[in-house]
Amino acid sequence: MRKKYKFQNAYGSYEEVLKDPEVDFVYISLPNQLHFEWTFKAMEHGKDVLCEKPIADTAAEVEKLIECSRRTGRVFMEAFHWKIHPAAHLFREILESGEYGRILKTHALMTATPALPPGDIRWQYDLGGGSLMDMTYVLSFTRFAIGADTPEEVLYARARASSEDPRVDEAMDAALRFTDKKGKDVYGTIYTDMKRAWYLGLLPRVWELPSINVETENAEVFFYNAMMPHIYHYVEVKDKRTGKTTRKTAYKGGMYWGDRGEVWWSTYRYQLEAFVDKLRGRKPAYWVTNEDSVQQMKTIEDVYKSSGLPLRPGK
Ligand SMILES: NC(=O)C1=CN([C@@H]2O[C@H](COP(=O)(O)OP(=O)(O)OC[C@H]3O[C@@H](n4cnc5c(N)ncnc54)[C@H](OP(=O)(O)O)[C@@H]3O)[C@@H](O)[C@H]2O)C=CC1
Ligand SMILES: O=C1OC[C@@H](O)[C@H](O)[C@H]1O
Repeated sequence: MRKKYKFQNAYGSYEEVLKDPEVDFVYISLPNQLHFEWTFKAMEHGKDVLCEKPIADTAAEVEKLIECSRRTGRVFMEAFHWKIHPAAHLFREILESGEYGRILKTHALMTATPALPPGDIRWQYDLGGGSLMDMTYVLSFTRFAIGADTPEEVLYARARASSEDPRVDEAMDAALRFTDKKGKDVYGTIYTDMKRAWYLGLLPRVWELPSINVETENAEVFFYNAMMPHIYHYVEVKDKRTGKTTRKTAYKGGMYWGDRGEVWWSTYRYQLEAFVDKLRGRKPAYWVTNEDSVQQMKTIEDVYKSSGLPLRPGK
């Protein structure tokens, strides 16, 4: 394997990676249930960590990671790569410009069509599976758009349970009430589905990319393909007052990256640049804070609790 892929080193276990003094930081892309354990162990071994989403199974686990980070002096970040891309910043700039009034409601969705294959980690409760866990981007889009930490309440959360395991949400449909920075109500609906029905039973909905629509007082703002904007995206603004529709894109630059970046940089490249900047003591253009990860995880918990499904087991 090492020779085939020309890796400098290969290891027999994750422990061995952590014990190698040559390793500065690790990227963790294990099943969700293992994120907490290995992020914790990595920091204990003096490594900084970039870990996939969701960073843990519960908010309490994220709090423990924060405590570990403070004690060890190591950094960890939840890999919400989409937030670090200039397209996300364009979206935010439009919403925060004040030109379209305040946000009234949002709708975010992420679906899998064709369905995720049987046996996939996302179907396994003990590994932190479930559509809301995997497609947690929808809550991330919503919280980012509104600029809110956690919802005031979950108005409803309806899970469609997997036929294999009633604890696993094959799909989740929920409505949440947030308050904006001025204390006004904003309503957010989300939909996740790991087994999305085909259009008219005939066509996989390949066009249904993870996206968010925001209704403000004066406009509808639609961010298409918010999760992987480097492949294709647009931010469309339909002005309710004039009936005019405009579309914008951003593959580089913007309010956080300025002159830095290339149009071909993926969300992952932007993420890595920010991460390495942080490790080298430079100010990252954008950073997913640990506190934000706690709020994100609390929001996931709120939705699960309201749906009647159990929280994922954690470590
Ligand atoms: N940012 C992004 O774009 C993406 C993020 N993700 C995230 O990455 C994580 C992993 O997803 P994905 O790569 O699709 O998962 P896979 O099932 O493809 O890979 C999981 C990996 O974890 C290892 N592993 C260790 N312990 C276990 C265990 N008990 N059961 C199963 N696998 C184990 C597997 O090892 P082995 O090979 O030895 O079996 C494998 O390398 C998830 O948190 C997911 O949310 C996933 C896809 C895209
Ligand atoms: O993070 C992710 O990004 C790509 C998706 O297809 C996947 O299910 C998810 O884990």
